[in-house]
This record gives sequence, C-alpha cells and structure tokens, in this order.
Amino acid sequence: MNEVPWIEIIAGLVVAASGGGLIGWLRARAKRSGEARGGTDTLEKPERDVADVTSETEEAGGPSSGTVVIHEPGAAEAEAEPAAAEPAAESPVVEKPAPVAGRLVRLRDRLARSGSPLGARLLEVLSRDSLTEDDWDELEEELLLADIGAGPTTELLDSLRTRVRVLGVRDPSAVRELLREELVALVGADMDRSLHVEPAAGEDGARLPAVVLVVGVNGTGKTTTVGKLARVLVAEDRSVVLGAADTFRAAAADQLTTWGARVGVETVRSDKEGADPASVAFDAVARGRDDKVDVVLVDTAGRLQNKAGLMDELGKIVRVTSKVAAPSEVLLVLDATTGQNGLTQARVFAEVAGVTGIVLTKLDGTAKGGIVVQVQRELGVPVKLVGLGEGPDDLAPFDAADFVDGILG
Ligand SMILES: Nc1nc2c(ncn2[C@@H]2O[C@H](COP(=O)(O)OP(=O)(O)OP(=O)(O)O)[C@@H](O)[C@H]2O)c(=O)[nH]1
Repeated sequence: MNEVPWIEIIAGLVVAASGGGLIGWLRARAKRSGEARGGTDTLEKPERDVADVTSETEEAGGPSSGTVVIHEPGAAEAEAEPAAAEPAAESPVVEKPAPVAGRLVRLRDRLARSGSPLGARLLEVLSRDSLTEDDWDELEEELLLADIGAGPTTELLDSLRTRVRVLGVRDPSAVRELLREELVALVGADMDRSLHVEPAAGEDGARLPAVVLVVGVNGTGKTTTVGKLARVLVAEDRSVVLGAADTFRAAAADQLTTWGARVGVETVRSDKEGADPASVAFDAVARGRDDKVDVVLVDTAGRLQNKAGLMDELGKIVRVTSKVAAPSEVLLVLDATTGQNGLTQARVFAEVAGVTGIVLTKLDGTAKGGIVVQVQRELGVPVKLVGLGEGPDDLAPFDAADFVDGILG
C-alpha cells in the first residue's frame, strides 16, 4: 500500500468538510495514484441490477452506473494479442492513420475488381453510333440493375436524352461529360456532407465533446466503421473516446477496444454481457467530457427484433447521453451489397433514431454504386462516408464528383 502524505490527508479532510465528500477525495486520490503508476484505469462500481442502474442514471443525469471498465490503449493491446504481447514495461506502438484526403480515389480500383463498373457499361451504350429506343431501354436497365431506383433513373434518362438531342452530341468524350454532369447532379453535388464533430459549450460554458452515435442492422459494419472513423478523426488531430454500447455481442467490445488501442484511443465498455447500452453510452460521454476530448464515438447494437424495442433502446441512449451532451451526429451504417433489403431495414432506423448521415459500407464489394442515390432519396439524408474495404483506413469521406469519376472509370 502507498504511504499517504499527511499534508494530503489534511487537505482531504478539508475538502470533505467543505462538501466535496471524503469518498470523492479518496476516489480522486486512488485515480491519481493509478495514473501515476501507469496501470489500467479500471473504475469498479458496485454491481447492481441493470434496471436500477439505468433509471438512476436517467433520473439523476448524474454519475454513471453499472460496472464500466475503461480500457486504456496499452491494456487493450495486451489483451487482444496475448501471444504476441511485448514485455509489460514497453509502451504500445501507436499507429499513424493514413491521411484522409484523396481516399475516395481508391474507389475506381475497388469497383474494377468487383465487376464491370456501372459507368463503363453506360458509356459503352452511349458511344454507339445512333442511339435507338433499344439503346435507351438498355441504359434504363443498367441503371435499374445498379440500384439507382426507378424515379432517379427516369429523371436521368429524360434529361440526358434531351441534352444529347438538343446539343447534337455524338463525340464519345462529350457524351461522357454529359453523363458525368447528370450523375453528379443526381448524387447531389451541393449536399452538406460534413461531419459535425466540433466540441460545443454547455450551459455553464464547460467544453462538451461532440457525440456521434453509430446505428444500423448487425453485420453491416458498425463496429468496423467506428474503428475506422476513430482513425479518420485521429488523422485530423482530434482526440477521441470510444463507447462500446453494443453490449449484445461481447466480442464487439473487444473488437472496438483493439481498434482504439491501435491509434491510442480509449474505449469505455462494460464487463457485463448484456449490460444496459444507455448506461455504457452515458459513461463514455461523461468520460469524454471529463477528459475534455473532442469526439465520443458510440457503437450500438443492431440486433433488435422489432421497431418498438429499437425505438426504446436508441431513444434511451439519446436521452441519457443528452444529459451530458446531445448527439451531434447519428450515423446510419448500411451495407451497399444488400440493396433493396438493406433499405427496408434502414427506413426503420431512420424513423426512430433521427439519422443525420449515412455510412455506406462494402462499396468495394458491389458494382452497384447506384445505391448511393436511392438511399439518399429514400431516407432524405446525405451519404457522408463510404467503406471501401476491410483495411483500417478504408473509410473515405464521400464526395459526389469523386464518386462519379470513380464509377465512370
Ligand atoms: N469489404 C468490406 N468489408 C467491410 C467493410 N466494412 C466492414 N466490413 C466487414 O464487415 C464485417 C462485419 O463488420 P462489423 O463491424 O463486425 O459489423 P457490425 O455491424 O458491427 O456487426 P454486429 O456487431 O454484429 O452488429 C467484417 O468482416 C468487416 O471487416 C467495407 O467497407 N468493405
């Protein structure tokens, strides 16, 4: 046991007497001493019933509840890779994420690998000598097969037809340019796709972190996206805390901890499987506030059987975290390879969670880039990020013109 300096005991008693509370002082001291030792910062809270914990958190808006373990990067790495673990004394190697600008350029290569890109097929038809009705039908079919959706397909073809006729364009490069302009307009060149991740000032003037909730059906790539997004933010010199509120799948918290550890980012998680997600989310946001970080990214579970359950869980996460800082972004993760099916599920999430942006994952696994257009139309929110592969830096900010250049090849 450490020796307690007398001066600190006297100071502690003074704090206790002045209303700070002895327990608070002891906790603060224990925390400081843990930090000084450089050990894992584990906040053990008394085990209580999850329902008690949550209602208390909600009512009080005060200190967090449940057993929440904060995994500091070094500890997480040692856990994730026991066989390859370095001697404990060595500090973990923190990776430097790749720069964010220009990542979407990789799309062209990725799409080329997943089949003939939409743009190439369209251009093949458009470069025929004289365009017959059959050719226009073929274009329509290609666009529909690419998941652009019926309405946008008709719009694009009507406009393109008129311009080709009026301008009398036959030169393939001029036709390509017209098609490019039409596609960029359809994808939405002037939508606000910026991520709102600026810290804000609370009512008392205190600095509050931006809170980003990541929601969506399981298996779409939520946890991976949170990990990749943490790297994007770190690459932009922002400080980040992760919240593992997907308490349904135990491995999700481990997965997230490993992602965070690789770039020196802490993960707040529960050591109880099936713990209350709202409680973990609250703790993560409170930790972000206390540590004055810029952004708290919260991973959530998607395995909910019905709309009422989903509404309850996500609604509660939003309510509870808002007691510290309201989410500035709710990102819906969608798997681009699931097409229409994914959209049906996405609509439910969009209805219940107040989605502010879409992350379209696995765009590298489909030649159907048209889903971007349909998703935005159906849900009325912009695609802000796209997943281009399983690599740690395969997440790119979305840009309409770069995207169209990618699919036109
Ligand atoms: N090719 C490709 N694979 C991806 C992309 N994003 C995620 N994945 C893969 O998709 C799989 C599922 O990802 P997770 O992040 O575990 O999905 P989740 O939505 O968190 O799943 P649950 O935790 O079960 O809800 C993993 O194998 C990821 O590597 C992407 O952009 N491209």
